[in-house]
Amino acid sequence: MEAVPIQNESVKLGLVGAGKMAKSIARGVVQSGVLPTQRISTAIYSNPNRGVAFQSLGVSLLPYNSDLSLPPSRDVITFSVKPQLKNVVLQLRPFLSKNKLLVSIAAGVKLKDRRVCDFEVFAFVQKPKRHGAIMSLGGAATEEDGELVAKLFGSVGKIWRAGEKLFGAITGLRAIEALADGGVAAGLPQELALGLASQTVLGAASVAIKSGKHAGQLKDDVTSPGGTSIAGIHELEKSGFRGGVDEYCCGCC
Ligand SMILES: NC(=O)C1=CN([C@@H]2O[C@H](COP(=O)(O)OP(=O)(O)OC[C@H]3O[C@@H](n4cnc5c(N)ncnc54)[C@H](OP(=O)(O)O)[C@@H]3O)[C@@H](O)[C@H]2O)C=CC1
Repeated sequence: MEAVPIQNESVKLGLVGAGKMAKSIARGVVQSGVLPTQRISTAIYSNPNRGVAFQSLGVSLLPYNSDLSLPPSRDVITFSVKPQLKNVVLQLRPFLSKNKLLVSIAAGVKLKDRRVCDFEVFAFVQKPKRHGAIMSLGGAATEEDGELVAKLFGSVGKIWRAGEKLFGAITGLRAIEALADGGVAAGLPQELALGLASQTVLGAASVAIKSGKHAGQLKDDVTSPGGTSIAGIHELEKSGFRGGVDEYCCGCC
């Protein structure tokens, strides 16, 4: 999505949890010009060193997380805390007025916990710069809310709307790591193994996207009878790769 500055001055971004994810979101929003730095703020929880990166971006550092929710503006409050998302949200609830739009990026939080937190919007940001993000709207969120969050997160990486059930599937994308580990086990240096694994997955994905063919068809296109590709696939099937990946993705949902 092309970064479009949000002109409405009442829209502000508050980041609860000033860690790595918050930094990445703040940097994306600032660098794309979607929001000026005066309209982005965060608060330090316990480690004052966390503030340095935000200060260098020009993002406001407030004394307490509850301060993020005070001004009567249309704030988007993003929770990027670790751990105990639910407790943090419940603690802040008394300070959050109705016009706050709550966004969660917490990984591995069960659906029932998200519901207890009563998020208007769920956003799931998986390594946004590299893989993009998917987001899902909670029950109380409007289409307008969704567009606002898409504008903000779209400045960090490509963003898609998807059912919440699919969030776990993104977490399941560990194929590159597994491929790289296999390369290292076969004797490749770590860096080379990771580079080759990344390019292999990138290449396969771009062929799948560009061709529009079903993955099974693409596999048939590259396997010749008695060849090494089908021998490799045979080994994967013997080890239960397909079922394992399937189980892993479902387990994350
Ligand atoms: N959706 C995705 O794609 C991804 C999501 N995540 C999720 O994002 C969240 C943050 O991850 P990440 O940025 O890597 O983690 P970090 O450890 O870098 O940052 C966590 C932040 O939370 C703060 N914090 C801890 N406890 C509390 C609390 N009780 N109240 C307020 N703030 C608190 C920490 O403050 P301090 O250090 O001062 O104690 C720190 O600033 C996690 O929930 C993680 O699962 C992470 C990666 C990808």
